[in-house]
Amino acid sequence: MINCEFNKTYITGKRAFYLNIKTSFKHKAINVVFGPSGAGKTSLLRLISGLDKIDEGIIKVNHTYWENTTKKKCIPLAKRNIAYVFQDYGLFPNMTVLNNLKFVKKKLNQELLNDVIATLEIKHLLMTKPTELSGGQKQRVALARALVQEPDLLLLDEPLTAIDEVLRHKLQSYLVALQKKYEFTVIMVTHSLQEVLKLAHHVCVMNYGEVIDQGNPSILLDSNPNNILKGTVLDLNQEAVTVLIGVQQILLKKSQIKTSKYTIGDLVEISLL
Ligand SMILES: Nc1ncnc2c1ncn2[C@@H]1O[C@H](COP(=O)(O)OP(=O)(O)OP(=O)(O)O)[C@@H](O)[C@H]1O
Repeated sequence: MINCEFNKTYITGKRAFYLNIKTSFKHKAINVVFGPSGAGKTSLLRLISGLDKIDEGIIKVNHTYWENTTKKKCIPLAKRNIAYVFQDYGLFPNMTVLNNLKFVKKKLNQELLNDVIATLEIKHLLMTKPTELSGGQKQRVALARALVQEPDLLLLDEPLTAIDEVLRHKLQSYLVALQKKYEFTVIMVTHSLQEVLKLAHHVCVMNYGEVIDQGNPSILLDSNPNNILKGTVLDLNQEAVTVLIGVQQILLKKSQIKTSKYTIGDLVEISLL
């Protein structure tokens, strides 16, 4: 179990963004953080990883405090055994793909390495350097490198976005299978409702710097007044409205739009019921 209970304020110029987090994630499970753009999902991952520091509160992983501001306790990033797949991949540019994979750990689990190479379909790329790869290929290599590290915690920030739809569906299934076989604890950020429903054992719904709901992914479909998200109207006709939530276009019934008056381009409140 990973418990997070903390505050953080980010200041950019005259604007402040407040994160007020109270949530928990499941051990040896795929946890998904879902919510619209700007909700604070990436910031939450950065704070859990230790890349950014919380202002006040705790981050507790199983029975160990990674951070506890009252006890002035902070386990440094290097000692957290985390693998983090960033939106910009973070691969070493002058190493081959194979060396990128081998560099992360002294004693690689050969079975896992072979499994990951086959699963993510990167065998033909092993002698290539990251600069020669497409965005989707880089994303697969970054994911492979994170998996072979056998981290206690795997943090994935939209790891499948640059990958085309057919391969994305395949990789989603592979990720589920690999997680089940090797029992990783994953916290993954996504904009995609489809991804939550396909992958998540546990979901945290974020909006405006807070976790507004959490639990089994079915909460996104249940009758729950907290499941109000914001999105931009892209198109509308007499029965349906197409709304952009994050990068995900969703076709909704008019009854799911909770804002009374709106037109194309407006930000509206949406119920996912
Ligand atoms: N280091 C920082 N300094 C200043 N502001 C920051 C910093 N990191 C994040 N923020 C602010 O936090 C807010 C939330 O950003 P964040 O990237 O966490 O959202 P997100 O939900 O991941 O969005 P997206 O889905 O678009 O990636 C933004 O308004 C951003 O300006």
